Amino acid sequence: MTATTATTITPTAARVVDAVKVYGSGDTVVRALDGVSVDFPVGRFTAIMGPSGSGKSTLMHCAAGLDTLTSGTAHIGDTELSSLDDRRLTLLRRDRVGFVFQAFNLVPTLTVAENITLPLDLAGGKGGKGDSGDEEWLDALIDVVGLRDRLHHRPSELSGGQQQRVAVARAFAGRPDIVFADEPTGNLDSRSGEEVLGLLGRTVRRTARTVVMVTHDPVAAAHADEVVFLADGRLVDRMESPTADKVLDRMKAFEVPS
Ligand SMILES: Nc1ncnc2c1ncn2[C@@H]1O[C@H](COP(=O)(O)OP(=O)(O)OP(=O)(O)O)[C@@H](O)[C@H]1O
Repeated sequence: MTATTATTITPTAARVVDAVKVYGSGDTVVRALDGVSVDFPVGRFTAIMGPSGSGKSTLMHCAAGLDTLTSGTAHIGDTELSSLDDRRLTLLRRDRVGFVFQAFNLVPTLTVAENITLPLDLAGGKGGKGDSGDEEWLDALIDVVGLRDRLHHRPSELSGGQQQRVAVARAFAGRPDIVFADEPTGNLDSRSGEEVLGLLGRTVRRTARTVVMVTHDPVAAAHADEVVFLADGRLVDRMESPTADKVLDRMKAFEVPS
């Protein structure tokens, strides 16, 4: 059906609607997501917070097309992920989504520059990208992440914070619609963590990209434009312009024994 409506829709980089994810069966069944609807607007940095086991990673994995929902829908831009076969889903993840994980996942034998451009090199001539437009983008990105003087080093010659900055640059290299970051500062000391978080925020602001970050850390969440809170697989709150204290207070409410 192609009926048009007059409704103006705020552009979203990704969203899930009525998302349910059930693991296991019988006595061991877990409803990791229990009817979550949330959108991640274009050009925003959103943090997902909640107690351990509340469904943060599951939400991120399903929103990013790394895992499938039991029911409900997940969308990247206007593309509904369950409508794609495996090949098209792989291409969508490669061309439109970037990832930053807790472990930096850099290739040790490649230089910083080679690690950053790896997704583009793997994609080869993927149509519209991989051309000179990328040169300017990559050049700007290298400045944003502050790695110009390290481009020919190997990952082992860098600090943890620098390695994660390379991973951030790599995630943005293909100009994805959205970057998902899963505990990106989990392996870093607080100073390096601050650098990487500042970098994520700057990249969102300077390049109008979208970032969704799962974190346990209220200080990390305070770098986001908005925090969404999960509890028991449900979306229970959203907070604009978070501060670490406000996020911590909100998290404390989850600790009250039921
Ligand atoms: N592959 C799986 N098989 C079975 N249960 C799973 C699986 N993955 C997650 N779960 C369960 O789903 C629930 C939500 O898990 P999830 O990892 O999304 O939570 P989380 O909020 O990211 O937790 P944490 O903060 O501890 O990483 C938990 O009860 C978890 O045990």
